[in-house]
This record gives sequence, C-alpha cells and structure tokens, in this order.
Amino acid sequence: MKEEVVLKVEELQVYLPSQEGMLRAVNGVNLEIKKGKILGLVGESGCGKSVMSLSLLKLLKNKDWKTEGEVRLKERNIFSLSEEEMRKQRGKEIAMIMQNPMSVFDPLRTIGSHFVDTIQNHIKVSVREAKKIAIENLKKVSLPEAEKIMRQYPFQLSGGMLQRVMIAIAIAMNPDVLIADEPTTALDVTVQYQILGQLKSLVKHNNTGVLLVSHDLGVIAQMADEVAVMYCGYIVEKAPVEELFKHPAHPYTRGLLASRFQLNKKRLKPIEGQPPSLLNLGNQCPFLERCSEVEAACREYTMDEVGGIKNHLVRCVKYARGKEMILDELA
Ligand SMILES: Nc1ncnc2c1ncn2[C@@H]1O[C@H](COP(=O)(O)OP(=O)(O)OP(=O)(O)O)[C@@H](O)[C@H]1O
Repeated sequence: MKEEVVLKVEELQVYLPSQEGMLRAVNGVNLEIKKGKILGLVGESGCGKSVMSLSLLKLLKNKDWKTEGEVRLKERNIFSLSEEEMRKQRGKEIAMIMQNPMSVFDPLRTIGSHFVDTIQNHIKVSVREAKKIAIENLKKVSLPEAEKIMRQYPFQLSGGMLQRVMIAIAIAMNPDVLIADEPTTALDVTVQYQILGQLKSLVKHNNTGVLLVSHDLGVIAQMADEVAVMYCGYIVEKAPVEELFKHPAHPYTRGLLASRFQLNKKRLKPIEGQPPSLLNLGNQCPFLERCSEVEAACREYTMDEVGGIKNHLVRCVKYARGKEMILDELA
C-alpha cells in the first residue's frame, strides 16, 4: 500500500547571516513525514534539530533567520503563506510539542483558558463545548481529575503533568502532522517512557504523521518507524529504524551507536572531538576531522553527493561513490 505523505521537506536551508559570516544550521534537508508514521530525527546537541523543527511551523523566533527550499504541508508550501494563513494551519494541520512546557504556558492563565483559546482559534464552538473537548483530551493522556486541572495554573502541575497537558492540546485538533522536539527530555525516566508510550498509541490511533526529535537513540528505537541522523545541519543517513540499528552505514551513525550506554558493553566509546562551528561551514564532509575511517577521497567529496540503496540513504564518500560495500553490508 502506498504511504501518504503529509509533510514534504525539499532542499531546506536555514541560515543566519551575521557580521562574522553565515551560520548554516540546516543544509539541503529532504524529508517526508507520512500518515500514521513516526520519523525520528537524531543528532548531537547543536546540530540543527530545533532550528529545523521550528522552521517547519515558521516559528523561528529570531526574524533574521533565512529559509530556502520548500516545506509542503498538504501540497501548500508554507514559506509562501502569510503569517495569518500560517496561524490557521498551526494547531489544526500541524502542531508542536516543545521541550520545556513552562516556556509555552502563560503563568498567569489557567490550563483551561489556554486550552479553550486553542480550540476556539480553530473551530466555532462555545466555551462550554470547548471545555468539553479539552476535558476529553486531558483524559486521553491519562490525567486524573481533568476538570480540576482545567482550573489550575501551570505552576500547580508537575513537569510530567504539564507535558501531558501540552500533548493533549497538540492532539486536540487532530492535526495531520505533529512535531515533537525532545518531548520528554526534561522528565525522569519512568514518566518519560509512560508518556512516550501514550504518545505513540495516540498518534497511531489518529493516523498522525510525526517528526520526533531526540538525542536519545533508545527513545528513537522505541518510537520511530524511520530514522534520520543529523550532523551539522545535514541529514547524513536515513533508513527504516530496524535497518539503521542493524546496518548503520555512516561512520557518524556508527559512532553514535557505539557511544550509547548498554549493560552488556564494558566501555562506552565516545566520538572523538567536537563538531565544527556552523559558521561559514563549507560543503566538504563536516565529520572529516572526527572520522576514524577517513581516506584520501574524503577531501574531494562534497555533501551534495548522496549514496545508498532503496530507502537507505547515506552522505559519505564510500557510499556516494558506489563502492561494493553498500550491497555487501546491506544485503
Ligand atoms: N537564536 C539563535 N541565534 C543564533 N544562533 C542560534 C540561535 N538558535 C540556535 N542557534 C544556533 O544554531 C545551531 C543549531 O541549534 P539547534 O538548537 O537547532 O541545535 P539542536 O540540535 O536542536 O541542539 P539541542 O539538542 O541542544 O537542542 C547551533 O549552532 C546554535 O548555537
């Protein structure tokens, strides 16, 4: 059966001109978010995950950010929409769950007032009906005493409860696309896994297409159908989740996997060195100086050359230049 694409990102560039030069945070990204599927986006801190996520909703705070390429939400390029048109899409067609709920809620307004506003922005219903919808959605994320929560202020709820409220608001309009940027990073592990499990069953049930941003490969393994690995604003590898964990091809992906904690591993093997600055980044491989497999050909390779097979894409000279190892390793 053909999978329905709900959000298509084509050759997305996001950059910030400054006196020191150009900060290139997102570099030529192509991605598809499909109905009912979770696309995981993983990468080290500072690699551009949040800038990319915010650009998909036209929510970049600093107005000096420039974007190029297209983000097609149901066939409409969001970069050609006015702020007013975009506001109508947000919440209804595309919604976001942020990392830190405290930064999203106004401390002086009750949860109910936030919720009712969001609903009334998108559908014509009375306050009473909006409250009913809000309570139904709070129950879906297992919040006990939903009626009481509606009357409470953000500071009266724990981090886990607030994160659940944000999920409830995000799913209330049954959006086609949900962008979840590190939705549980700030929470302790038991709450984190409960909330992730719930989020997964809700989005699968509603057939929502999700971009799940995380630096945690365990979260990605549990949640995602497909994974994109980001490094210095480039997607360096993209594959179905099992394929990526069984046959990681890019040396950076392999480095990430080797550096994660596992009980049966005696020693973690962190990736040596630091990512280069995104300021005035060229289009040579940005992993070159850290890569343990570097070879002469790497110095001539540019990041627009993509290799791999079928649905497993890799931006590395070995694969881009079609060495036999692709088929050997991925057979
Ligand atoms: N408002 C801003 N002004 C200038 N530079 C910024 C701004 N926001 C982000 N950046 C820079 O853009 C780059 C990408 O940052 P981004 O927050 O997207 O990374 P990230 O992968 O989401 O990291 P983390 O996992 O730590 O949130 C970084 O170099 C960051 O310093």
